[in-house]
Amino acid sequence: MKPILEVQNISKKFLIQHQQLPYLSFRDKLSGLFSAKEATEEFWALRDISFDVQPGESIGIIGRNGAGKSTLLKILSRITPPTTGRITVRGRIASLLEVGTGFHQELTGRENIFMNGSILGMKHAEIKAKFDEIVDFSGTEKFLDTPLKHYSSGMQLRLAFAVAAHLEPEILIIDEVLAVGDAEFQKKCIGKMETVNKSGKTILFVSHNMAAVSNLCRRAILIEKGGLKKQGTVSEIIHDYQAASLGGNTAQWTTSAPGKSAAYISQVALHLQGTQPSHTLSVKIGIASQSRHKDLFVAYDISNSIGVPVLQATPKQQPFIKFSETEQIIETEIELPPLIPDQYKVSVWIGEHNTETMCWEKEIVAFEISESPAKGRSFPHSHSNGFIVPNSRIVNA
Ligand SMILES: Nc1ncnc2c1ncn2[C@@H]1O[C@H](COP(=O)(O)OP(=O)(O)OP(=O)(O)O)[C@@H](O)[C@H]1O
Repeated sequence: MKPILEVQNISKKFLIQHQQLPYLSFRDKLSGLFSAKEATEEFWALRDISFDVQPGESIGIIGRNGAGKSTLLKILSRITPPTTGRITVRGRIASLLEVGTGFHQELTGRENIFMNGSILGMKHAEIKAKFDEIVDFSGTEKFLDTPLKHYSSGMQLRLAFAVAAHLEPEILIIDEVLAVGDAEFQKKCIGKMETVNKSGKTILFVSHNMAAVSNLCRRAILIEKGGLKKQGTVSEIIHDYQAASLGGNTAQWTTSAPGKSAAYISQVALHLQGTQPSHTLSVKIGIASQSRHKDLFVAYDISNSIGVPVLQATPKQQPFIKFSETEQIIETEIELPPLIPDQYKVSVWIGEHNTETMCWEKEIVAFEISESPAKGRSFPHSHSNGFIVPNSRIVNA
């Protein structure tokens, strides 16, 4: 099968203007004898990016701020041309980049739905058939005949996502924008993207929320300083990204799932200390919420590289915290048993009164055990069964 998207040696150069201002007195300025000199600097936001996307794949594009992810998506969506390189697209693309892109502020929600559909190459009747579903998903029914300029950014996002996801593009390109929506809508969007992907459509997804990327995507591409650092399975690329972020077994990033009522995790930091067989994992999470909660509980699930649950850590204090501020940091130390070498992923559950789930972020951060706890003993770890190698001794020798 031919790739639905072929990206060949894409580079993008921007020209950045700098003003070189000599020191000018007020009189100099008035006399106009001297003026600021303009210097132009070339900046390569992307360099020599090549990859193929097969029909039906869902690909995560990850990288630090300023790595070039949005520029790449803009080029793929034909919003901006590459400086050099070639793209071959074999399907209709719908993209959701910065909120508002592709929407007309003076037109109403209804008019924008039809305009976007026709830009996607759909007939009026086709758009009409999807119209109710779009309106229903976006929850903007009341404002359908209001010009878009009066919508909040969250409402614009809802409508834009609904249009992009329901108008049956062959390729759906989504940038970080989902962060604008509340937690409930984000979940709904991820669910919709999964459905779109399952129906055979291709998805390219940029996000800093690793839990969302690993839930949705099988494959990922790591962009670093404008170059394609690596492509591979989503778990492999997330692991590399984390390792590159802070080095070694420390990982940290800010998640982007601000919710209105439920709590969300605003930041995660993880550090692995000690040597085999006694490692301690320190996990620091920031919990943010716009409403007051008390008696919060937290639990950490640790699974291995293929997603098999290995451990659950439930710190003891009860009630756990009385939550009254907008953001609270919780630090937990987990004494790990002697685990076999692998890459482990940590999921975080936060609940109120120990029963109601407030937040459940899957595989939000990862760490790696590289040394075998069975070192010096007879079995190499590759022959071991199970995940834990407990201390054991022969007592009658
Ligand atoms: N129009 C432009 N003119 C000049 N420089 C630009 C322009 N657009 C983007 N850049 C630069 O190109 C680089 C890549 O930007 P881009 O927005 O693609 O990064 P990103 O990986 O999407 O970052 P983030 O995760 O913060 O959204 C940045 O250094 C940015 O400042």
